Amino acid sequence: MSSCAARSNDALVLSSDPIHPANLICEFCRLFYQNGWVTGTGGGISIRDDDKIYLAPSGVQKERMLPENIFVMSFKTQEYIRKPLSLKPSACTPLFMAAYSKRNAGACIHTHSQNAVMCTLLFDEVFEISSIEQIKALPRITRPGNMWYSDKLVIPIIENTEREEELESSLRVAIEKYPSATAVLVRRHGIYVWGETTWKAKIYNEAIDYLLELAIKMKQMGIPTVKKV
Ligand SMILES: CSCCC(=O)C(=O)COP(=O)(O)O
Ligand SMILES: [Zn+2]
Repeated sequence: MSSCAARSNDALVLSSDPIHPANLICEFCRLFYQNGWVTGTGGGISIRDDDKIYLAPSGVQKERMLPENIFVMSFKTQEYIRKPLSLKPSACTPLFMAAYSKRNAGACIHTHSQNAVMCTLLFDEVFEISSIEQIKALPRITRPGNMWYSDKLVIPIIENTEREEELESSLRVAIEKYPSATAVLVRRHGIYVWGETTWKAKIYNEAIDYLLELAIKMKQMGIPTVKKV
């Protein structure tokens, strides 16, 4: 598609359907902003609908985004089929693409949650927690169904880089090394969380952030995050 046609493809993002991906991205970013997850332009969310990948613009106040600001890329050709004028696509795009291609995700969320950042300072190679009821909201990935209360949740931690795009290779390595993970933490930066659908990605992100916050409090109290059986 010519860049001129890509610019004017408004029908791809303008819809009265509240669960259209372009509308959901804007709604979720407002919700995430209230939780302190995407403040100061950091973080965001991408949604995949079959061949269409919906992406937010880079460096904008994510809570003020409008559907007309959303980029659309073809998953097959990796070319933009909608490019808003005078905006750049999110720098997280290669990382979102890794979740789509390596895990067949339906959506991927990136937050700068302080709980995520703190946990990367308190844990070394991986974040671990077990025997907490909220773990049951998370999937097993390598087997059908969700985790049990007493299962151990393990989230790999990768090192931060100067530019968001440069995280792609280590994120891909972590996804391969930890096939049961539905998230990757980035040291001193935040977290990427994905799921088979937009709703599952949202639930996983909420459950994981709850567990990250709890783990910080447990560490402060000297309580081990993994219970001895
Ligand atoms: C203060 S935000 C720095 C860039 C970043 O980490 C991020 O998640 C935002 O990237 P985007 O290109 O989507 O604005
Ligand atoms: Zn970031």
